[in-house]
Amino acid sequence: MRAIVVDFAIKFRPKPRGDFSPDRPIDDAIPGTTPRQQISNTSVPLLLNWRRQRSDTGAMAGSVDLPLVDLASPDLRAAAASVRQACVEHGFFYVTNHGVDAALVEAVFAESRRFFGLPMEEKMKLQRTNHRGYTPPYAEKLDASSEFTGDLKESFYIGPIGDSDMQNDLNQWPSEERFPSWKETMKLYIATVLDTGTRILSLIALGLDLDAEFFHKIGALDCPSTFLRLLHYPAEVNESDSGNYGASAHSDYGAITLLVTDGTPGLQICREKDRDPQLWEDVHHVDGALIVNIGDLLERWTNCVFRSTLHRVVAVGKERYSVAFFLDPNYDTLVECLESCCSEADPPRFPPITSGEYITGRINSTYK
Ligand SMILES: O=C(O)CCC(=O)C(=O)O
Ligand SMILES: [Fe+2]
Repeated sequence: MRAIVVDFAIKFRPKPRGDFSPDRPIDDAIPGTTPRQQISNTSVPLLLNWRRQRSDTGAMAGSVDLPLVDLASPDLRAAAASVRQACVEHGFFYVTNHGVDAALVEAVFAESRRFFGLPMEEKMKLQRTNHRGYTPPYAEKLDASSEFTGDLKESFYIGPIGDSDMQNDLNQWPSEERFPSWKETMKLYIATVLDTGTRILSLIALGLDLDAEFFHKIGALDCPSTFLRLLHYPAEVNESDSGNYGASAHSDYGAITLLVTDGTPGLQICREKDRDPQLWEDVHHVDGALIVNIGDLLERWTNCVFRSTLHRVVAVGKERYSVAFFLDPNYDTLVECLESCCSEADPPRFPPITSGEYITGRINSTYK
């Protein structure tokens, strides 16, 4: 194949989708362009029900029927084709028969509920350092352009688990006295969901006409950057938070995310990032399924053949818990356009970048 040489200073542009106007200036070099929020200033009573957000902001287009992929399918080629179609059309899909035991998921939620139920001063003892530990409400702003102080959710991050002797482990763990099964539960969940994610990446590789072991072979999974984010969204918010989001609009940064929720609605996706007004669709809960979504690095790798879809969490007047697992390549993996995703007519849209440089930049812009 002929090498495609591109002057990125001139050509580096996120790919337009949908109703994108070619005349609109692109002011954000990071794919996942900034959403335009339409926030009403209507005054609402104290402790408002978040359901108001539905009528106050953006356009809603009902709920979306995401594709569902059976990971136990004996027909790998057919499963890979379904994954590809899901990544091209939605950037989101469900997986069933994923090998993550329901009892393990329940155990993770139980630990998470117990931790978030602690008094704030206790939680703050494990405040986020090295991107590991607790982040209180308002500490994160997933949509950097949002006019609000920060997202309403609180989170807890667990990074890659270190060697067996834990020497390289930068994680913060709640005290074993109070949380005797926390660490083992989280470690088991991370190992299990990593295995599932690795199988999904094989299907993704096959769907891109690559070797099923492609991501292994380039070393992207030698020491993957895995982050588990436990999330808790409050049921009620204060008047000053009117229009604020549980998690504001964003696309995930890395390769793929595997998400479980407690079944409480609130997750919405916007498939056309550049459409104005944006159209948001509810993602409904499928019992026992994991939700998988594509991150920006995979969008870059595939030259926007796959979409890293904008998503957000609005609240529905009910407390909500979820657990997101971000499976990203080792930090030294060079992410450059796959040959099968570019041509002379459709040259690479992004310059090569290491996974670490890209993800660190994105994380840094999320925090004030
Ligand atoms: O809580 C959810 O359903 C989504 C969370 C999310 O998008 C994230 O943590 O990146
Ligand atoms: Fe996300």
